Amino acid sequence: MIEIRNLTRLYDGKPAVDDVSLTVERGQIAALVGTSGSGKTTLLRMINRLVEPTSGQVLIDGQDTRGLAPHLLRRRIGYAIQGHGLFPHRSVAQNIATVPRLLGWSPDQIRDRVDELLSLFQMEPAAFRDRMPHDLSGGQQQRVGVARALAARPELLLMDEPFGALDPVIRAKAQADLRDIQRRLGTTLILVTHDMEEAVMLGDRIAVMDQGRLIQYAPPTEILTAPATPFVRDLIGLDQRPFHLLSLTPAFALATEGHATGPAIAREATLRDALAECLWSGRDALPVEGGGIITLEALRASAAPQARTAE
Ligand SMILES: Nc1ncnc2c1ncn2[C@@H]1O[C@H](COP(=O)(O)OP(=O)(O)OP(=O)(O)O)[C@@H](O)[C@H]1O
Repeated sequence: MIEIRNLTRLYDGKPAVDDVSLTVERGQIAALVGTSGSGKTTLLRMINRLVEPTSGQVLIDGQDTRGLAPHLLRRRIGYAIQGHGLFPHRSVAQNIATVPRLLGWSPDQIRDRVDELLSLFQMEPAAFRDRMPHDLSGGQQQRVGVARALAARPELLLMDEPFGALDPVIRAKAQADLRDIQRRLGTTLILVTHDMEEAVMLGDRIAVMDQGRLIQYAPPTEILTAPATPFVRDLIGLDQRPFHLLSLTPAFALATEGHATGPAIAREATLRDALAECLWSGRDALPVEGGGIITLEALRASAAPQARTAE
């Protein structure tokens, strides 16, 4: 569990981060969102002490990070940034092995871990181990960057706009893979993003920042349906709200008894995908793979839960 208590960082007497407190439970994902310059990166970097706090505390499983040497702290915390930051003259395997080597793992342990992570990220170890970063696509480099951050099984992973440079198709795949891997490994993850869609898709909770202050910290559904301030509402974008809500739920969760014709939608597709399919194919209901149907009426209710409550 990560506890951030009254964390403040001043630059030239002005707060970049202003008295922020929040807790991230073990195995959960917190997504930090906010306008440019709102203090997201500074907050993230205070957690692994790449930036020293002016005041306040960070506790990891109850341990105050001020009592630890910063370089030792950083070996316990994975860190992945936009543009991946791979060492250009080291192979994929050497890049991934960076922290395990610092920690004195044996060559066998390191090789096994590198291969395990490459497989986890769907990169055939024999084909990728010895490649150099410049011989990889942007998406592959990004995956190696995240694999490197996870190599020493950190209890905490910090990510700063990790998918910012990827095109939309690869980005969606990278997000889904990350979610899957994070769930499997049980890693606690704090992620900075500009993209509300990404925050909604990945975050168990979303932290909204403005001018260094934490404005709201809540699960995505609450951020979307009960924004704490007009700033939060504007950040979500009113026109996007129903679609964000629909993208939170998999198709099978809304499946009911009934009959529908035409191609079925995958169980793990989102309700947003289901709505798109209804509109595109002109159907009022879709079969769901494995059983049940989704109706356009149910999709409407899910897209605007407060409208339903108001009735
Ligand atoms: N090293 C520094 N020296 C002086 N001011 C800084 C420094 N680092 C950050 N700041 C200031 O602190 C504020 C918060 O910056 P930060 O990078 O944390 O914001 P951000 O929300 O991550 O922004 P972005 O989304 O644009 O990356 C900004 O006003 C920035 O100019």
